[in-house]
This record gives sequence, structure tokens and C-alpha cells, in this order.
Amino acid sequence: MGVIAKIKEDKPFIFNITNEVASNFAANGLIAIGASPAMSHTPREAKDYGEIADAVVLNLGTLTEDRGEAMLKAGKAANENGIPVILDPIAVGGTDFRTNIINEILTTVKLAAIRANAGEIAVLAGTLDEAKGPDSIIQENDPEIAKTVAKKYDTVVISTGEVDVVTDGERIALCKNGHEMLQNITASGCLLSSFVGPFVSVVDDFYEAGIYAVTSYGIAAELAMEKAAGPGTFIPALLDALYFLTDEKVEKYKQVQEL
Ligand SMILES: Nc1ncnc2c1ncn2[C@@H]1O[C@H](COP(=O)(O)OP(=O)(O)OP(=O)(O)O)[C@@H](O)[C@H]1O
Ligand SMILES: Cc1ncsc1CCO
Repeated sequence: MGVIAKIKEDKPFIFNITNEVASNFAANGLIAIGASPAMSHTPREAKDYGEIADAVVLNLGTLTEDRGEAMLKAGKAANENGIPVILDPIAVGGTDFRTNIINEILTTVKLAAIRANAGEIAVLAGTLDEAKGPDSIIQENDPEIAKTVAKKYDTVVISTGEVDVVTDGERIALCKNGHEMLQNITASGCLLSSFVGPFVSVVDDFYEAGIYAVTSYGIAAELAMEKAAGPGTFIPALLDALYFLTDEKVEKYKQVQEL
């Protein structure tokens, strides 16, 4: 059975501690691909959700003390139950508050994948001091930098930009699907981070799951732009394209180069 068909059959439960900019969009995107999302950010239910989810997504966008605490609790509960955890370290290096919590997550939670833009990945690698802001791309997407981060944290890295890099520290794929209109709406990266959730829940090899997720998302963006007039109409068109995406379309349109 194809990966998307399996997601539609399993309806994986994706627990998201995400930011309020992305929350509604990410929930809709997850429903569109066939997953079942929950968004919550209180530390009081993070452990319970972290124990029963099929994947957990930790997104540092609009960070608060409570959200940081909830992320650590959910991440640890997921680890204890063998549930994959995805980290989106938004604007790492930008403030001490978020950098410290991101470092605490990185050192105490085992991650299935880190999904971030190329600038954020460079900060995690130590080759750049700060990722400017949540929406910025300030850096060429360098596969070697992504590989360094994957090795450092023993995880899959999904480093996004015009070309997305997916690596587990050994294997590297350049994923070329996508559309620049993704840059003209907010939270397209946040939705992608949540979107990786259902893929790591149904594909055991998280590197392959990452490739399939970014490629599917990129193809949906390309198909959406066949209908959209600009950023405003692109958002619903992207949700439509995610809803109608199939494994056959992914096979037909995928542009993946393994190095
Ligand atoms: N120049 C580009 N051309 C085509 N697609 C792009 C380009 N830049 C980014 N993308 C795509 O946009 C999506 C989001 O990636 P991006 O690197 O912008 O994440 P981000 O900065 O974390 O986003 P956000 O903070 O807005 O949620 C990815 O699917 C990526 O492939
Ligand atoms: C704009 C914005 N601010 C905090 S999170 C977020 C969404 C994109 O990262």
C-alpha cells in the first residue's frame, strides 16, 4: 500500500504543541492528508497526549514558559512510548530564552526529525549565530551543514529552502518539488513540520518518511499554484491539493536526487 493511502487508512493521531500563527493552518493541513490532529499547549495534558499520539510535533514559534515545559513533558512521554517526535526550532539563536529551551529539548528528547529552514539548521550546526526571524531564509541550503546537524543529534534533518535537503547523516536527498509562493504565506514551514508527523508514523525509515513528506508537500504546492491567483487563494488551494493528493501523483511528479 502507498504511504498516503496508509495515512488515510490509519488516520494517525498527531499531537502538536505549535504556535498560534500556524495552529489552524497546520490542523487543516493534517486533516487534508488524512491525519487526525490535536493542538494543545498546556503542560497539564502534554504527558497524556504525548503517551497516546502516533507522532508528536514540537514547534517553538510563539514560545512561552508553559509551552516550553509542555514540550519537554510531551517529548519525554513520547520517547518512553516509542512515539516519533519532530522538532521545529523556529528562530533558534534569536533570543536566549528560545535557544535555551531548544537546547534542552535537543539534549533530553530523542528526535525522529528536525524540520527547519536552512538558516536555522546552520545555527544548530554552529556555522551561523542567529536565525533572523520565524519566516526568514537567510542561507543557501548546504547538504553538508544539514548532515552535520543530523550526526550531532542522531536524527533525520529536513532543511528547507528552494531545494529541500533530507539527511540522516549518511544518506542525503535533494528534494526539488515546491513553489516559491510558499514563501508568500506565513507558517508554510510550520505546516510542513506538522505534516511530517503522519509520514514518520507510517514509514519506519524516518529518512524515507522525510523525503516522502517534503516531496508530497512540494507537489501539492505546485498543483495548488495551477489554481491560485496569489497568496490569498493559494492557502485554500494548497489545502485542496493536499486533500486530493495520491501516491500516484507523488510517483508521477516527484523530483528527488539522492547524492
Ligand atoms: N525559494 C523557494 N522556492 C520554492 N519553495 C520554497 C522556497 N523557499 C522555501 N520553499 C518551501 O517553502 C516551505 C517552507 O520552507 P521554509 O524554509 O520557508 O520554512 P520556514 O522558514 O520554517 O517557514 P515558516 O517559518 O514560514 O513556517 C518548504 O516546503 C520549502 O520547500
Ligand atoms: C510569523 C510567526 N511568528 C511567530 S511563529 C510565526 C509563524 C511562522 O514561523
